[in-house]
Amino acid sequence: MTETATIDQHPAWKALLDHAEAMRDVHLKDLFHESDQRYPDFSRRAAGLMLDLSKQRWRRETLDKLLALARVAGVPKGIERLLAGERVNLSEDRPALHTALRLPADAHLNVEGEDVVPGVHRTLKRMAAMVDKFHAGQWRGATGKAVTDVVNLGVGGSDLGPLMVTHALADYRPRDIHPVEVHFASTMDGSQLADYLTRFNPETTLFVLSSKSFTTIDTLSNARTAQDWLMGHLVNGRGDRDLVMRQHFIGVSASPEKMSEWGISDANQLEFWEWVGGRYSLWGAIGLPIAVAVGMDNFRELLAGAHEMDRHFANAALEDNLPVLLALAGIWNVNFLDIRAHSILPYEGRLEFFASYLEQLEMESNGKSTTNSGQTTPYSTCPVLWGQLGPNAQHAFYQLLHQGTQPVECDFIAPMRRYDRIEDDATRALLKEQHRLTLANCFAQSRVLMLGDEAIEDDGPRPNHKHYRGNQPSTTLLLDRLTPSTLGSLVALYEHKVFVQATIWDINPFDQWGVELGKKIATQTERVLASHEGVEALDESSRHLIEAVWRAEEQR
Ligand SMILES: O=P(O)(O)OC[C@H]1O[C@H](O)[C@H](O)[C@@H](O)[C@@H]1O
Repeated sequence: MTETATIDQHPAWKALLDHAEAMRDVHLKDLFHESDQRYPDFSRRAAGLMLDLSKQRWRRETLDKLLALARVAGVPKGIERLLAGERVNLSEDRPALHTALRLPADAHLNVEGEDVVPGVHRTLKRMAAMVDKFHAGQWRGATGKAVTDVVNLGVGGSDLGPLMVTHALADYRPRDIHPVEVHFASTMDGSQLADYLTRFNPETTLFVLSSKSFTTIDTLSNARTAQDWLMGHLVNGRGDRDLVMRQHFIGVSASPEKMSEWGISDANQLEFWEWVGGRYSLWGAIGLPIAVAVGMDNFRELLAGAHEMDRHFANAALEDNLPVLLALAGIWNVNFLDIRAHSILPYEGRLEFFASYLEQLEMESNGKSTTNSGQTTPYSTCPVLWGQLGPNAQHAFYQLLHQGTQPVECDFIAPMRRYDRIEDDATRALLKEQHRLTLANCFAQSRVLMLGDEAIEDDGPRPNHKHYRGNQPSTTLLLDRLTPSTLGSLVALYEHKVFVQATIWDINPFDQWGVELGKKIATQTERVLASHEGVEALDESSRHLIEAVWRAEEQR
């Protein structure tokens, strides 16, 4: 390839286009008739996860061609460079070292002359000390009462990861500790926060200000309201402002200066590094709410599970490498079968926020159209990704999956075992039955998506409106159980999948310049809204919307 040629110019890409043409009329159901080795050919296990890609619309030959593409696109070298801490984030000229956050304490990783592991473990120790204090009932508010509610104020990567994991591991809350509830407020309109402020006791509420940059207006405006609420209730002669700041605020950021400026005391600052991307940051100090909710031991298990996936990613051959295979299935669907929508469907209530989490991880990372050398990508990149708990989605948008006009790729995710720990026999039996029902639905849906009408034998002829075309590809991911460790490997699996796809598409998954312009314009628009000046310079639609708001304000 010449310097400027994009990957679609490579013979490996062209071979896939020809192959896709030959596959165009092949229905998924026929692929299963071609071989009785399809499941062993297309399923792999690693780190407590079982990945079944046999319901993808591909053949062994397809996978071989995709693996060839991965090789010419430099995936093996890319993996090495990522894990070694090289500057893979080109536009910001820095490494992307989320994997360093889950290295064991006795590991070493020299990044530009410095071993980063000791710093990572110093932070984990400081987190552990904070968590111990909460769980012992020794973290006291300004009036001396033990803290009972910890509210994370953050957005994007400083919210979605901790929120998703805290929810997913709700069964792992330690017993016999001073009870501390963890809550999340992200919305800039203050709705979530306002709800907490009406219900919580300021004397026993602590806020964690989570923001890598410590400049995000959403978080800072929530923080200001929270601070004002605390000061209003706690500083009327009964204490002083410094005490409230010390006992009711923790800061987590890559900018200690900004935390100090805001008033976070040094002892309550947890720092992380510029080389940890926001949406990849739940593994370090941004994970503090997780550790408060489930305890430090479980948090360390989460890291260990992710690390196991990192080792698999580093060492497994490409054809057995789960993140690589998952990425290649996505590339095949987007670039060669023209399937540009991807649904994430967990069959496990505790994974309620998993789809939202992946929406940021995948679309903010790979929603790009400029290659690393500055060209416009002549091919599609990240598909539109959305999802919801599978069983609920069955009653909502599955209609489109089965009979709509959009081709969609689906990821079904479920634990094989559930509810083993329920003590009461009768309740356990019933809940296990519910779990079986859920798995049956999960497997039934992927079968119908694949086979269409044929999923039901001897069902007789059907009118068109009852016809299921099938032929929609899906991936099934089974976890042994949903534990801190398997959750860690699941998340790391998707992180690495995103990296592999980015490497093939030759885009940078670690920046997000596309969100900057909106922020700037919002600042200007806020000025117009507040000052009533400059509206005439805006477009007609925006002008009328703003004027409608002003009129509504006048009518109050
Ligand atoms: O952690 P912060 O610096 O507050 O950033 C929070 C979020 O906001 C930004 O706009 C980015 O799009 C996200 O990637 C980031 O996670």
